Amino acid sequence: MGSPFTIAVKDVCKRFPDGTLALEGVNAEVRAAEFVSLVGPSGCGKSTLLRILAGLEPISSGQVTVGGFAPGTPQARAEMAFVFQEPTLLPWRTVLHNVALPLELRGVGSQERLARAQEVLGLVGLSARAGAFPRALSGGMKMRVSIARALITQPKILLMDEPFGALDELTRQRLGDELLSIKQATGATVVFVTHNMFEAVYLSQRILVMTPHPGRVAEVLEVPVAYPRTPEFRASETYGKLVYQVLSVLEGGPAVPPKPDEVQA
Ligand SMILES: Nc1ncnc2c1ncn2[C@@H]1O[C@H](COP(=O)(O)OP(=O)(O)OP(=O)(O)O)[C@@H](O)[C@H]1O
Repeated sequence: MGSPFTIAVKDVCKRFPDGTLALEGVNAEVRAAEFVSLVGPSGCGKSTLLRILAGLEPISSGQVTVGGFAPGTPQARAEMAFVFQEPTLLPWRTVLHNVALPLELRGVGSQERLARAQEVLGLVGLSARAGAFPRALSGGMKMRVSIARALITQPKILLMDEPFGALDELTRQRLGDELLSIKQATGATVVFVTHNMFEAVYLSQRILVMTPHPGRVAEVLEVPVAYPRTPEFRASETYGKLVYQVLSVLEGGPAVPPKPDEVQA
C-alpha cells in the first residue's frame, strides 16, 4: 500500500447552515499507518469530523489535508474508503457483487473485479459466502462484507464511523481483532469513531478525546502497548487504567497516564 499518508486538521471550525457550531478550533494529525480513534459524548462532532475528512461535509474555516490533498478532491477520494455503522449492502446483489461494486463504478472489468472481490472476502473470512444474498447473513457477516467492500480499492485510509456499534460484544471483539490484522497486513491508516472506550483502547495507538458544545479535541491519549494486541492485554491492569484515563478526561478530569513500569511491552 506504499507511500506515507497523513491527515492534518488545523484550527477547523464547522458551523451548519442552521447555526449549530459543531466543531471549533479542532486540531489533529494522523500519521501514516496509524490507528486513531475519536471518542466523546453524543453530539461532540465525531461523525462531522469524519465526514469532513471524507469530503462529505465542507468546513467553515481552518485547513484539512488528506495525504496532502483537500478532502473531496479526486486524489483524496481515490485514497480512502468509508465504513458506516449500517453495512448498506444492496439486497439484490450477492455478497461477491456487493464487494465488487466500487471497482465496477471505477470501470474495472468483470473478471478482474470479481477476482479482487474474492481476495478481499478471504481477508474478512467470508470466502464461503460469496454467493449468498445479504438477507441470509448475520449482522457481523454484513459488517465483514461492508469492510471487504471498503478494502477492495486498496485504500490508504479507512474512515470508520461506529462500524461495530450494532453488534454484540463477542462479535465486536472478533471483528476488532480482524480489523487489526487487516490493518497490519495492508498498512492502512484507520480513523475509527466509537462510543466504546474499551474498544478504543484495545484497537488504537492514539485516542482523540472530544468534548461537546462546541466540539473540540480535549486530549490526545497514547496507548503505549505494541501490536499485536492480545486477549491478555484485555485482561491486564494497564488496559483498565487506560480506559479509566479516557473516562477521566471525558468527565473533565486530568489525563493521568499509567506509570511506565505498569505498561506492557
Ligand atoms: N446536518 C446538520 N445540520 C445541523 N446540525 C448538525 C448536522 N449534523 C450534525 N449536526 C450537529 O452537529 C453536532 C455534532 O454532530 P455529530 O453527529 O458530528 O456528533 P457525534 O459526536 O458524531 O454524535 P453521535 O455520537 O451521537 O453520533 C451536533 O450538535 C449535531 O446536532
